[in-house]
Amino acid sequence: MSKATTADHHDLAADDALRMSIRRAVLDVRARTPLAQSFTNFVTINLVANAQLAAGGTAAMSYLPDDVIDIAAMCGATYINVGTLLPFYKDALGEITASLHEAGHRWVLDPVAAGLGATRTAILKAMRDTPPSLVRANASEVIALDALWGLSDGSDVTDGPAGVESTDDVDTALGAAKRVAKHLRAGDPDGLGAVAVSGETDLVTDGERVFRLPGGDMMMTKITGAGCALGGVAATYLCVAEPLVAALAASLLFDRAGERAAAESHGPGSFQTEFLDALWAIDADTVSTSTILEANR
Ligand SMILES: Nc1ncnc2c1ncn2[C@@H]1O[C@H](COP(=O)(O)OP(=O)(O)O)[C@@H](O)[C@H]1O
Ligand SMILES: Cc1ncsc1CCOP(=O)(O)O
Ligand SMILES: [Mg+2]
Repeated sequence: MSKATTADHHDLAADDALRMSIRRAVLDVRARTPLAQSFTNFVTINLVANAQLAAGGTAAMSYLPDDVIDIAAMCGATYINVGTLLPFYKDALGEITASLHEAGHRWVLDPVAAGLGATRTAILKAMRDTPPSLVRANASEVIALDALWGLSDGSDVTDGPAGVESTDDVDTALGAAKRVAKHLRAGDPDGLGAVAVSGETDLVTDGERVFRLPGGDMMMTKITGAGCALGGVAATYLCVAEPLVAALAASLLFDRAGERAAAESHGPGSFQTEFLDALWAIDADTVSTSTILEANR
């Protein structure tokens, strides 16, 4: 549980509109099989696609700007993940994100290893003024993105990037997450946006409201790609729901699936298999009745 006590939070009421929207999103994805395309790293690309299918969506993985831009015209959302970089990424991602933003096409960013290396920093900086509507990242990545986009007030103390894993806990990223979410909303066609910070207790915010989602399992950190796949599934939900709902639905689905997989598995190999089965099996009621602790305002 995060450092914030439950005295500072309330669990969303059973009939809260947000819970109903989360349930609707899970049902709609299972019913409509929406396409969210992905420009993502080649370490975890297969798990991203399989997680999107297990959640009820469908997948298309692409890298060439004209192909990504063409597909954007016929898919519900786009996922961009900067985990592995290739020489053409600088030009390709600048062209793609400018085109998506211009078209008002919602996209999700997973800024994997944000702050690590000059090339990744340049690529992420270039996204500042054509931002996504949803950022999914771990705490260190959110803090780094906040700083390299020039939003930070310098108050967040961080251990700095340490590769793809976080060295900061989620609560340390609260200020950064709220500032990034407000920045995303300023760039969204409908003024909507959200940041999903993953960790032992996930944090999701639209810049105003702050939600903490206890649960999941530490075994999710022992397979590569759980975070990447969470970003991909968030894009799947973004096809049918606004960014805050998509961020909550994906984070809650993953937490429930991680718990179920941990109970059924005996190591990372069987965990990943059980995790995909759980993403497939977990129903809308299980997701929407999860504990959702909202920070009192
Ligand atoms: N210690 C933990 N306990 C429970 N769930 C966790 C823990 N750490 C991460 N998770 C879950 O694992 C998934 C991946 O999160 P994370 O490992 O933070 O992403 P990344 O791989 O991008 O760093 C998320 O669904 C998150 O909620
Ligand atoms: C190991 C690695 N290296 C570049 S991308 C990647 C996968 C990161 O996946 P996740 O952020 O989901 O742990
Ligand atoms: Mg990651």
